[in-house]
Amino acid sequence: MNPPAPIFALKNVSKKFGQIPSLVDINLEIYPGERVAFVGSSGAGKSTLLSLLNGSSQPSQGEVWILDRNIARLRPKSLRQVQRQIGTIYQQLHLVDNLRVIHNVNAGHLGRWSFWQAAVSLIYPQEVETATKALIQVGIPEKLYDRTDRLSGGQQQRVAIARVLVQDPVAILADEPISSLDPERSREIMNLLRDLSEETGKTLICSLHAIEYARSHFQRVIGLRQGRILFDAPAGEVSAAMVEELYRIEPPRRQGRQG
Ligand SMILES: Nc1ncnc2c1ncn2[C@@H]1O[C@H](COP(=O)(O)OP(=O)(O)OP(=O)(O)O)[C@@H](O)[C@H]1O
Repeated sequence: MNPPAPIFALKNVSKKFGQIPSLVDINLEIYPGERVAFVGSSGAGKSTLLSLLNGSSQPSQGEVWILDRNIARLRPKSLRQVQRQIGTIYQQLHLVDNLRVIHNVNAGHLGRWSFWQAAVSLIYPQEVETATKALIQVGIPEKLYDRTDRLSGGQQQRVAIARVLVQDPVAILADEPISSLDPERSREIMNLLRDLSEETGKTLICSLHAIEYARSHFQRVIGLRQGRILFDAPAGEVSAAMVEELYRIEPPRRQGRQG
């Protein structure tokens, strides 16, 4: 039997902002059902890598393949079709605070719905059953008609996850999903993401600062340092020495020669 095709394949990918390199010569394949954590210090390139994987940005060099399509070669309509298969939970969540939860969850349909269907749904909510099911999956079905800004941070994170679930993508990307949560809420959200990925078979890719969750909740950990892959290893093989090297602080460069 042939091995499954990767969902994501990056071939010699670099990304620059102006002259500053954010990612350098990245080669990477991620397969269906994998749970992968990107770790590394601030500015290592984790968010930039996620933005390449969901097609919201293009590499400066190299090729990004998503679901067997080279995204640089896609027309906008085909690119949108590919992007619909990739659900992203952003650090800032991007929820509309003054709308009821159901409308924020239904935003997961927007790639599929016509303008009119979306407009009607704001008055007569559509696909209530699908939204309820997603909220059951994330543990807050009773919040369906609550205003989103009345929810706690952890509950809002759950709404953002429910929105991705109704989108029904093949892969879920989450950028620092627990950065603003307390330790107990962090544990709940990490458990939820892991369990959803296990139950649905969806690929899960998270950028994380919490190395302990990368080890305990993911099968594979990719360490990024200064835009390069320092290691790409099964979670069980990530050693203390690898982590230390990942976060090592470079001594400041000397200005000119001394003495
Ligand atoms: N839109 C942008 N314009 C200019 N520079 C950018 C942009 N996005 C990212 N960068 C730069 O690219 C580098 C990598 O940033 P990135 O946000 O990917 O890192 P990160 O590992 O996600 O960091 P953090 O953990 O703080 O979110 C940084 O030097 C950053 O300043």
